[in-house]
Amino acid sequence: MSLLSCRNLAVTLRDRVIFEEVSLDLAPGELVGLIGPNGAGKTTLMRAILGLLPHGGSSSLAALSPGARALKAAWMPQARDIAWPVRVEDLVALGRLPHRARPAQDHAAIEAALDRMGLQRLRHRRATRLSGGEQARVLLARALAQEAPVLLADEPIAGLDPEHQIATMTALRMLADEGRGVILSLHDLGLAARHCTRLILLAEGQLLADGPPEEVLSPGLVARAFRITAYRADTPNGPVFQPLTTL
Ligand SMILES: Nc1ncnc2c1ncn2[C@@H]1O[C@H](COP(=O)(O)OP(=O)(O)OP(=O)(O)O)[C@@H](O)[C@H]1O
Repeated sequence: MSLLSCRNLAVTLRDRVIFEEVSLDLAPGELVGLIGPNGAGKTTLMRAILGLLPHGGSSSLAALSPGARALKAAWMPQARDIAWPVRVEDLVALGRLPHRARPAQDHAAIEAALDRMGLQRLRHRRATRLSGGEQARVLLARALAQEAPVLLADEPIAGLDPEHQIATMTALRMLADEGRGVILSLHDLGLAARHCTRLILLAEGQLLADGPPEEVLSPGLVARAFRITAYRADTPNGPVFQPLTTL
């Protein structure tokens, strides 16, 4: 079963080809890390998958009506704008909008999202008065409350402290283990290696690699895409990947 299917996706912005011929599927149980250097097109690819910008090729999500898409996929964008001083719990509750008010399920989903992101202590605070990292966790909780089978998150762990980076990756992996499909972009290759079930490497305007983390983070691909060397090891505590030097 596929939760999402894209064929030959291509995006051109201001006459510049950002990427082309990107085909991918997402299955239940997958936590897919979308990696690539700055400007590779990770945000653009996720927006194209969601049908949020003009593209060539096809995406099964983009083909849905807005209402059907909101039930199928949740989206946490990179920009963390919180416009109004609403309470954390009210902002998280906005994730329930596509479900059109089913109070019992709404309550359970909001509580589960607050629990997963460790936000119970902050639930009555005004979201605009939280730190940047706290706001990121609130916005991810809003996406989790949507309880969609697919979650796309653009750099959800950027700016989080180490505890909350690990906790967030663990929560996303748990979502996948429960049968949802998650795609997140991230720059921390160490966390990508440890937590993701699969990595997609976007570079040079194409999908350069797609597979298990140990394959995608090979010395050759890492040198080609990121122009770095790295230390890799399998340890009793799981895989370790540490970028070392620039080339
Ligand atoms: N509206 C736009 N018009 C023209 N070019 C754009 C537009 N939006 C993005 N781009 C360009 O598209 C390319 C890909 O941008 P994108 O934000 O998708 O990259 P990214 O891989 O997410 O980068 P980062 O890791 O820095 O967040 C960049 O070169 C960017 O300058």
